[in-house]
Order: sequence, then C-alpha cells, then structure tokens
Amino acid sequence: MPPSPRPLGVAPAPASYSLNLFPRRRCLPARHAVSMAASHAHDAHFLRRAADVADRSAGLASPHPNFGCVIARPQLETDDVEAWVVGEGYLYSQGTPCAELLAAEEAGEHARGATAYLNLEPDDCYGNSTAVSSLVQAGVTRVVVGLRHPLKHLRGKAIQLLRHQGIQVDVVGEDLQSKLFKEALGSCLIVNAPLLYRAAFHVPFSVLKYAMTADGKIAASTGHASWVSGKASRGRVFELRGRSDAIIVGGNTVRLDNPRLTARHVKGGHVPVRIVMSQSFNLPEEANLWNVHDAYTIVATQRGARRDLQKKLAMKGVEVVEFEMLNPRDVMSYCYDRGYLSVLWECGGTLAASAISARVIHKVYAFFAPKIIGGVNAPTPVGELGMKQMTQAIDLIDVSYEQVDRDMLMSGFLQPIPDLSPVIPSVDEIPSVDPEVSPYETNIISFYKTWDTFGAFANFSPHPISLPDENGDCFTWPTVEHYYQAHKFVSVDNPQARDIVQEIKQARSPEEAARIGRTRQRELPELVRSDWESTKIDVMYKAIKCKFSTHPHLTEMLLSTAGSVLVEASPHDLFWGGGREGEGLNYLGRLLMQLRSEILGTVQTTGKIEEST
Ligand SMILES: NC(=O)C1=CN([C@@H]2O[C@H](COP(=O)(O)OP(=O)(O)OC[C@H]3O[C@@H](n4cnc5c(N)ncnc54)[C@H](OP(=O)(O)O)[C@@H]3O)[C@@H](O)[C@H]2O)C=CC1
Ligand SMILES: Nc1c(N[C@@H]2O[C@H](COP(=O)(O)O)[C@@H](O)[C@H]2O)[nH]c(=O)[nH]c1=O
Repeated sequence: MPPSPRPLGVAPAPASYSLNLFPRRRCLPARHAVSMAASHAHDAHFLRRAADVADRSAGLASPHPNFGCVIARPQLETDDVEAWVVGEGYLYSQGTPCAELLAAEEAGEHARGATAYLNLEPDDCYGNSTAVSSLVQAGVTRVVVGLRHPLKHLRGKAIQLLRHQGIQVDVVGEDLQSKLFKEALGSCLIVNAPLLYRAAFHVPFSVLKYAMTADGKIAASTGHASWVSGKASRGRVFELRGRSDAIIVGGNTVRLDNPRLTARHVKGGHVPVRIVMSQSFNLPEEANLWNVHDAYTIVATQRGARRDLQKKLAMKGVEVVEFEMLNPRDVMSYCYDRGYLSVLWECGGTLAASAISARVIHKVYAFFAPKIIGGVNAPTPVGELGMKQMTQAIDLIDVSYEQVDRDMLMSGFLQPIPDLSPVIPSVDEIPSVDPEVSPYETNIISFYKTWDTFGAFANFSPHPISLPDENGDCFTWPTVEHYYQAHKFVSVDNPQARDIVQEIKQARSPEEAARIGRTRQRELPELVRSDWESTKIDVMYKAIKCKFSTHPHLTEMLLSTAGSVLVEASPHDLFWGGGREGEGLNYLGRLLMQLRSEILGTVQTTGKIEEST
C-alpha cells in the first residue's frame, strides 16, 4: 500500500509556540520561588492585557500589526492588580500615535519607575524612535516584551535602543521562561497572527468561514442558502469581515447567492475589498458585488476570459485581474503583494477544497446550525481533497467552541501560528541598512506598506507635516495622505467640498483619509477641483518635500538610497505606483528620486532642503 500523504496544511518550518517554547531553564534558590512566581504571574497577566488592548483596533481600520502597551506599577495599598495599571494604549492604525506614547501620556508621572508591557516589540526604525523615547521620557525602568518583531529589519532594534537607555528589557522566551508565560505568549501570537503568517509564509493569513446545518450542508440541493445560520452568527461574520483586508468567493456563489459581502455591524468601520475568483468569467452583468459604492470589488480570472464582460464590469468600477492559471496560491501571492494581512474565504466547498489543497488556509470558523436539510447533492463546506482514510484528516489545533444564540461556533487552526523568534537573526546580526532589494534588479528599492524596510517613504507613514490649509492658516496634517486627499477638494467654492476637507482633516488615520477622499471623489466628482489632474503632482511633491525637510532622519534614509531606483510597489495604483509587472507610472517613486536629486544638489550649500511654502 502506498504511504499516506503528509496531512495537508502542516507547514514544515518555522517553529511554533506549541513546540518547545522555553528550552533553557534556570534553577533558582527555593526561597525566591514564591515571590518569583507571584511576579511572574503579574507579568504574564499584564502581558495578556497588552495583547487584549492591542486587539481593540482590529476592524476599525485596515488590518495592521496590533500593538498594545500597558504601564503598571505595584500599589502597596491594594492587592487588586487591575488597580496597578496607570496607563494603556493601542495603535489605532498605521500613521497614528503609537501605543507606547498613548500609554505614557495617560500614565503621566505615575509611569516613573513603572513597568511597561508590550505584546510586540515596537516598529521604531530609521530615527523614528517615538515608541522608545516615549517610554524613556516617561521614566519606566523595565519593559516586558511578548514577541520580538517578526520582520527582520525591525527585529531587535527597539529592544536594543531601550537597553542602551539603561532600561531593563525582559523578553518572553529569552529572559522570562516560566510556564506562566506560555499562555501570555499565546495571546501575543494570536493577536498578531496575520503579521506572523505574512512574515513566515509570504501569504496573507487566510480564514475559511462557513455555516452548515447539523447534517453538514451549506445549502439546499437547489443551491439556496439564505439562511443556514442565525442572525447572531451572521453578525459575528460581519465582525470577521471587518477584521479582514479582503473577502473571497467563487463565481458560483456570485451566480447563486448574489452576495454583498459587506461588514454591516458598525457604521464607518473598515470595509474590506471583495474578491471573486472565476475561471470562466461566466458572471452576471448585474450583481450586488458590482456596486462599488458599497465596497471595492476585484474579479480574479483566467487570462483572456470573456473580455467583453470584463470591459463592462470595468466600466462600473470593478477591477479585473487576469492570471495565467487562476489558482488560490497565486491569488494569495497577489494579495500579499497588495499588502493584505488577512483574508476571509466565504466561498462554497469547491473553491474551499482547492484553497485547502493549496495550503493557503490557516484557520477555520465553522458555524453549526441546529437544523437538518438533507439532500444527497446538497453542497458541503469542503469538496474533494483526495483523502481516502480518516487517518489522513487534517486535525485542527487550538480549537475553541462557543455558543452563538442557537448556533455553535467552532474555530481552529490548520497549522500552528508561526513564532519566528528562533528563525530570524536579530538586528545585531544584520547590516543596519538592509534595503529589500528586488530579486530581479539589484538597484531597485521597493516600498509600499509602512512596515516595509523603506516603509517610511510611503504616504501613510506617521510623519506629520505643517502646511497651509484651505484658509491659508498653518495646519499640522497627520500624514502626507491626509494633505493629498484633502487637496482634491481645497479651494472649491462649495460648502459640501469644505465639509469634506474638514472630514479628511479629522480622519483618525491615513486609511480613513484615503477612504473618504477616494469615495467622495468617485461619488461627487463635481466637488473635485477642476485643475486636480494637472495639479496633483505638484500637491504631492510639496507634501513629500515638507515631510522630508521636517523629519531629518528621513532625509538621511533617502540619501542612503542614492544610485537606486525607488518604486512604490503598489500592484494596483498605476499612476503613483509601479504596478504588478512594472506597467505603472511610479510617480511617487519618481518624485522621491527628484527630491533626492534636489537634496544632493543643494546639500553642500544650504545643508537642508528648502522650506516648502
Ligand atoms: N453556507 C455557507 O457558508 C456558504 C454557502 N455557499 C453555497 O455554496 C454553493 C456554491 O458552492 P461552490 O460552487 O463550491 O462555491 P464557489 O462559487 O464559492 O466556488 C466555486 C467556483 O469558484 C471558481 N474558481 C476559481 N478558481 C477556482 C479553483 N482553482 N478551484 C475551484 N474553483 C475555482 C469557479 O468559478 P467559475 O465557475 O465562475 O469559473 C468555481 O465555479 C452555493 O449554493 C452557495 O449558496 C457558499 C458560500 C458559503
Ligand atoms: N448562507 C450563509 C452564509 N453565506 C455566505 O454569506 C454570503 C452572503 O453575504 P451577504 O450578502 O453580505 O449577506 C454568501 O454568499 C456566502 O458567502 N454565511 C453565513 O454566515 N450564514 C449563512 O447561512
């Protein structure tokens, strides 16, 4: 008999937190044991709380690394450890104040001599040391870190900086090795699972969700499926959508269900992109998903499929992306390039089986409804996987069960959350400038997401700029993105346009600013300034010039790229970005190179970039 294939979904490396977490053990004298156990219990408690705090931002803006900070100091007068917390904060979104700064501000003077608990090492780099300096200035004397940063250009940097400042830094698994930390580390891993999967496997964290009857069907044999699960369960699905960058279904689900796939649980929350995978492009001309006012839609298809319909959908604002051979892995690589951290698969069994076979599904959420529909041909959640024996079944791990009204929700991982700690070299082992050079051309430096090596070049990076607003008054724009989006509507003599500028100024994150700017531009094109197409490059240049002159460490970073071509690696923005296959115009990269030349030309004489006016 041939050997059974290796169970699907089990990744070879890297190590996981389910494995041997704490290989080294220290022996302590018995008299220390009790007090040490108590302090470990407190440390583990506050670390879990930091992870909980970090999770608060999920679903408010586009998924991003989740950072939480809890500052605590023992209070002699109370045993209630919750009362020890003097400050806490979380990163709401990329480009907004960091968790450490918010916690330190809340703690004020109480932070002196206290301990700060961080679920994840801060992503301070290239002179941006806001997180570290916030803790130093606040006067904390000890920092407990749950996880070192998984991205290698950030890993160890903040820890090293803190130690240089004389702060005691204890890292779980290295300096803190008691059993008590295992659960706390688990919380830290879960809250940043998307980032960890992305860093380890170069695909977004993928969750397969389905609702099935007690007899294992996801629809009646006619294909009718509304609804299997109850209202409360469907509310939970909206939350899951809000935590994802994209939602995927197959063409058949579009034909049969005409879904909307929006996150409708909160007003103004994060709206994920909807992706339809269809090889045939045999899709309806009218469908809810083609209404891009609700949310952006991409159809991923096979090269050459029904170009006539492709054009019709493109006219409605739907993006069509062609693949040589449409398959889940290539679509996931595409999503990775697009910067997505987390994807929710809401497809039927055929596509689900294909995605599981391609080993791109990491977690499953299965809703069980207490009803029976029957039907030999009624669809089931996962189609053919080619397994012949029950011993080949994929065992879910870290399984949880929860009752949701009359339904039951079971969730579990198909493979362990990758803990990259043992795999990635620390910052001491890698050069200080590690340009993520493109494998194709050695002199190309790509940047896109703020967590990339040169992510500070991106317009979402947290570097405020002070430039005049629509009234000519100096205003501090939180990011270049805020400035750029608002200027689509500046100087338009219309109260609604002025309101939009105000709305963008107050946007809590660059993502929100971009969403408001883009949606209003699409929905109310008459409010966009008439000279926008001819002015937008000047607006952008003014903003980035101001950004680099205001933050000198960025100038240093820009100059360190001399001789390299800078490319904004956006696979979809063909004006500012370089596109998927270099077909984009890359105007943002070009402007940065122009600025670099300008600085190199003037640096000897003035020593700084000219002030933007
Ligand atoms: N209860 C629940 O949770 C859910 C129930 N459903 C139900 O499931 C049924 C649809 O199931 P099913 O047809 O399996 O679902 P899907 O439409 O989600 O998936 C199959 C389709 O995906 C497209 N596809 C693209 N690439 C691939 C690939 N590599 N492998 C496989 N498919 C690919 C094809 O579209 P094309 O034919 O256009 O080329 C194919 O027909 C419906 O009755 C629906 O109501 C669906 C989702 C959730
Ligand atoms: N039938 C079914 C689900 N089906 C999924 O939800 C989609 C419809 O979403 P929307 O149009 O946004 O409400 C549908 O196409 C399919 O992907 N989900 C569930 O949680 N429970 C259910 O019983």
